[in-house]
Amino acid sequence: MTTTREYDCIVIGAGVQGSFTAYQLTKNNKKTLLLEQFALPHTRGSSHGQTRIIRKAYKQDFYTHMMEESYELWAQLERETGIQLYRQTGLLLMGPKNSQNYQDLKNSLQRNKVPMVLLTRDNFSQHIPNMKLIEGHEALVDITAGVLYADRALRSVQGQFQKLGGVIRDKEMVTNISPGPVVTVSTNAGVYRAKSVVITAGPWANKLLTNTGLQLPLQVVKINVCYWKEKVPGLYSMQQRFPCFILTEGEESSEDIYGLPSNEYPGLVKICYHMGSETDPDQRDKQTDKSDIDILQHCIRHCLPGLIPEPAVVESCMYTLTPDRHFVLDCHPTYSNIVIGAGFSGHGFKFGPVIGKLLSELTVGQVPTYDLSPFRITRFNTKTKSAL
Ligand SMILES: Cc1cc2nc3c(=O)[nH]c(=O)nc-3n(C[C@H](O)[C@H](O)[C@H](O)COP(=O)(O)OP(=O)(O)OC[C@H]3O[C@@H](n4cnc5c(N)ncnc54)[C@H](O)[C@@H]3O)c2cc1C
Ligand SMILES: O=C(O)[C@@H]1CCCC=N1
Repeated sequence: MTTTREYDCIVIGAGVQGSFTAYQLTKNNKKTLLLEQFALPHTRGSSHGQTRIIRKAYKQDFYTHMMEESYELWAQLERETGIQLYRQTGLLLMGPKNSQNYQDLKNSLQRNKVPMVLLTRDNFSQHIPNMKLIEGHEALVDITAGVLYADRALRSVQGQFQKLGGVIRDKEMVTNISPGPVVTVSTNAGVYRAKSVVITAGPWANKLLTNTGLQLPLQVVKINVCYWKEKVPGLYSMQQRFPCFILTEGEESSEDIYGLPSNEYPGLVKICYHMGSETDPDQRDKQTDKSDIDILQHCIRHCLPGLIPEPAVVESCMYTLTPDRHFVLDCHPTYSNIVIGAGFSGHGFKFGPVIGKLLSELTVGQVPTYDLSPFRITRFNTKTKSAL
């Protein structure tokens, strides 16, 4: 049997963004190949694990607006597959009363009419038992927020892509991209050609972009994914109506702490620091910095008295950060048939369906549904050199 080598589109990287992009392209009747370096499913990138937070609570209106559609597209995928991907839990948002960051979030929710409840110090424990509000902090709940079942979502979208005729080739690492009117993509197993290529390589984006003469200002950091033991099993579970939460300590989101109700490991609650230390994605396990754990322990001792302040399980994941923490959704500055989705900065999963739609629109030359100026490459001071 001979392998087809000619495609309309090739998507490189089968994380959440590449998988949704490939799915959208096949929906647009494009003959699409999705290439992945590892055997699927894998835990070496940014999209693995069982859960992610979904929320509309953003300071910037453009994210809140994109999330309106993203919720609809998640529900559409649930209907297509008959698989539950989202569970509403609400998102508890806490921050210093006098911080601009917290007030901007609150104002954005009000301005965008996102259903929410403002909590007072007096009724806080009635709404959120087993949690303490820090002195000087305020709290609110974004009601529509909740948990996405991440690994299920990835399986579902990849399955739908294949059902529509899309081809996934895993264990194939892309080793070279030759730009041109027809792009040639070489892997460790073969050579493919396509009219357009989408690069959604997560932490490996810059390694691949080297082939195209472009480097983006991306910083890859390793996140320690910490799980904390409940003193009474189930105390912080969805069944007990414990919500997802974000605790903003200052003006920068890199000081945030976030958590989700116990789910994947019964009796353990996932609580992480929204920053980590720099790493090479191929050397992730050599990055052993655990200074974030001291910060998390301090928070757990003060705010979550029903948890043992010692991590019971620590797993790894990576963020690919841009300087402004906004995504990169754009065509390559020199080769317009190479589309880039990168720099999801630790908050991209919830947007997966809408990112897939936008990258597919850029690929087929349609006018994107949203104003993509916050996501353009020209906002950085990047230099390109010809890859030819
Ligand atoms: C601990 C943690 C918690 C998070 N929490 C949330 C949350 O609550 N809510 C939220 O919305 N977001 C969250 N995020 C962020 C979200 O998960 C990421 O933004 C998203 O998964 C990024 O997806 P991606 O497809 O860009 O990257 P990846 O998932 O890394 O996918 C890139 C893929 O490309 C492949 N690849 C790379 N190079 C090559 C090559 N040369 N050849 C072939 N394949 C290649 C990789 O193997 C990988 O599979 C979290 C992230 C982490 C790490
Ligand atoms: O994107 C999200 O909602 C989560 C929580 C805050 C930090 C990063 N990811």
